Amino acid sequence: FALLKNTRMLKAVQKNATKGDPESVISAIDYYCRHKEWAMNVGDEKGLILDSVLTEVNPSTALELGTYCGYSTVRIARLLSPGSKLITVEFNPAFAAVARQIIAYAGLQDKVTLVEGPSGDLIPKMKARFGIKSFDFVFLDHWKDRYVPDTKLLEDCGLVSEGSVLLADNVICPGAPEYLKYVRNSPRYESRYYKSNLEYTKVEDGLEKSVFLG
Ligand SMILES: O=C(NC/C=C/[C@H]1O[C@@H](n2cnc(C(F)(F)F)c2)[C@H](O)[C@@H]1O)c1cc([N+](=O)[O-])cc(O)c1O
Ligand SMILES: [Mg+2]
Repeated sequence: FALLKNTRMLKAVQKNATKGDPESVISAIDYYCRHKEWAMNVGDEKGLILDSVLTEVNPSTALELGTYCGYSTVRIARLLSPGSKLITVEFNPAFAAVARQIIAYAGLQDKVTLVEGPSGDLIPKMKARFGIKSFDFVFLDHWKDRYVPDTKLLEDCGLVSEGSVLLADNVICPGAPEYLKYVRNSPRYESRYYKSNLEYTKVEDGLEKSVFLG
């Protein structure tokens, strides 16, 4: 049952990682998921691509859809410049509870705001609630059938502006075919596919990076 798995993952972090050291939290989770129990973290291989895109964008405001246990939240937050903020959205309160503890264990709680609820309700409230002008970087890793509606919602709410970068996980496996069609056919995006592998496996997967042209 997924929640118990997340609790076992948290225990593995508390046992094997060093408090306040994000790198050790990342490797503790990767070790656990590779050798003990697979889990749907972006993982170490696609994680390196996430790191490189993040370093290139150097966002002052970032959004993550799909916190899960906080693995990619830690990967993103550890690379943010001082004063930059990451908002991460999680639908499942039990997953959110574990993620909060993993983010805190990494010592990154001051850079991260974890918001619980459905993206459809929360995205329209982002400007008012967090004083966000627009997001420089968005990591999509939640339910794959929500990638297109939530991208359209971000556009409609003025939460993406010229130069904003969307990075989507799992565009091949499990797959987000409608999303690929949307960003690749739209004149408002410059899209590029980064070929990789599904976390902790040899199955192909990849990340799609799409720059909003305004
Ligand atoms: O299904 C996958 N991911 C779905 C991820 C779902 C996660 O996103 C949360 N969420 C839902 N809505 C929101 C928001 F933000 F809208 F509120 C957040 C869900 O509660 C869950 O924690 C997946 C599956 C595989 N796989 O190999 O099967 C591999 C992967 O990397 C995956 O990401
Ligand atoms: Mg994923």
